[in-house]
Amino acid sequence: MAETSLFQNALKQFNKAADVMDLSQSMRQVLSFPKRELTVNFPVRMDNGEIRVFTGHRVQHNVARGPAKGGIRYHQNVTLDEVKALAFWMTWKCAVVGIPYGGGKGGVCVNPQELSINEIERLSRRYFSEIQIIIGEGEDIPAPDVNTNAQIMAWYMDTYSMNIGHSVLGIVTGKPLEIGGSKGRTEATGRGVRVVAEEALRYKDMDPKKAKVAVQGFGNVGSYAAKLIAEEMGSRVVGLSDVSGGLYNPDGFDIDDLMAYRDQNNGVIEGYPKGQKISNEDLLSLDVDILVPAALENAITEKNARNVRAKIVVEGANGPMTPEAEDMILANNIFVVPDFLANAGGVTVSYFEWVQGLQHYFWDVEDVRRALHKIMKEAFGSVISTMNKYSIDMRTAAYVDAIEKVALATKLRGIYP
Ligand SMILES: NC(=O)C1=CN([C@@H]2O[C@H](COP(=O)(O)OP(=O)(O)OC[C@H]3O[C@@H](n4cnc5c(N)ncnc54)[C@H](OP(=O)(O)O)[C@@H]3O)[C@@H](O)[C@H]2O)C=CC1
Ligand SMILES: O=C(O)CCC(=O)C(=O)O
Repeated sequence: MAETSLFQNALKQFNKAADVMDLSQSMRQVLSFPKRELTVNFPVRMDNGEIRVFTGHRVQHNVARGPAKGGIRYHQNVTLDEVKALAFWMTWKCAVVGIPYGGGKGGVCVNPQELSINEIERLSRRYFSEIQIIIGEGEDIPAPDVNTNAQIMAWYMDTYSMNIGHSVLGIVTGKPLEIGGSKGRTEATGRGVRVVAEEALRYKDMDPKKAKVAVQGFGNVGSYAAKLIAEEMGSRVVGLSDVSGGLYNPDGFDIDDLMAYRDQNNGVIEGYPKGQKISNEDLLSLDVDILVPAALENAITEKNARNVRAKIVVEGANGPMTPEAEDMILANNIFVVPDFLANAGGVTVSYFEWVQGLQHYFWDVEDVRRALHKIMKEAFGSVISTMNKYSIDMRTAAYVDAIEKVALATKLRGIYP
């Protein structure tokens, strides 16, 4: 059976909201197509002297509200369809939190675990040079995503700056602090997840101190979400997982200890002694108050949706739930805080980093955190109002809020569909 297209799934979500808003057919068309799709095939010299050709993509979905913005991922399953869906979600993410960007995303089809650090550097520099024809600090600003990090952003920034002839801080975000990164960017997506998790509990009249939480994925998003939910909200994180499998501890994990273990253990939590080993499927069905899928897309499908027992799902990952799975989840009265709202903290602090880079003036971490908290809380509140106004689910409400802004920008700029 053919794999369901992620982009088609994203369009289903969009059309559900467009129906609620009675959006014109012409505006639907304008907002459904990516503006630009670039595919590059490029050679990289391996450490053993062989040449391998890799395929990468950069998609700019919409730039009505500002330059395209979105991360770049390295993963063996990257496809153009996936990158289109991720760029599409970036448009709505930037709009729902009100930052002046459109949506973009990039990816290279590679398993970075199979490459040495020098091979990853050569691949990163070559890929960035190849996509440079559509990148610019006022055109399209990449950032980290799955399997990319501050070091890779530094190589991108250096490659672009060498090609242009001077340093350009605003060309990427998620850079190391020493070369124009922002304080608070590394934790930002997890911090945003923590803010909306608390707001969701408050909305549901539940006490954060009594809440039990499970988090799928222990990378950038999952680990910081778990840490901040435990440390700042006082909730108990009882279940965690990564690609190696899951762990359960009814007393709650010490997240700093687990992060330190992961960092000394080839990046995986497998073998951590203070928890019972469970599978990733077991993790999704734990009896918890909040489940945070923070790994990859399509973690929750119609095959396992009925096993989810959490009262609230806060989507840390992009697209962790198929539309069919969501219908089942909503039918079971589970409250879903949708991905492009829940994980917007990362791009929000990326925006702060970009602004700081353009101004060459850098903020204290407290200012970053305060500004992020305010934006996430207000966006959550606005989407809740839309949800209640139309009696719709929260994802559809988030689309309605975001589509209104992008459609208005499109009209103001002179397209009248
Ligand atoms: N980084 C950011 O700022 C943002 C990221 N996102 C989204 O959040 C998600 C995670 O991204 P990020 O944390 O950056 O990526 P990372 O690469 O840092 O982490 C991904 C994590 O998911 C784990 N994982 C991969 N496959 C599975 C699986 N099948 N089951 C369980 N765990 C798995 C990985 O395990 P292992 O390491 O063992 O392979 C790793 O712990 C993605 O959907 C991304 O697009 C959204 C907004 C911003
Ligand atoms: O920080 C950014 O610009 C975007 C991060 C990202 O790729 C995402 O939010 O999915």
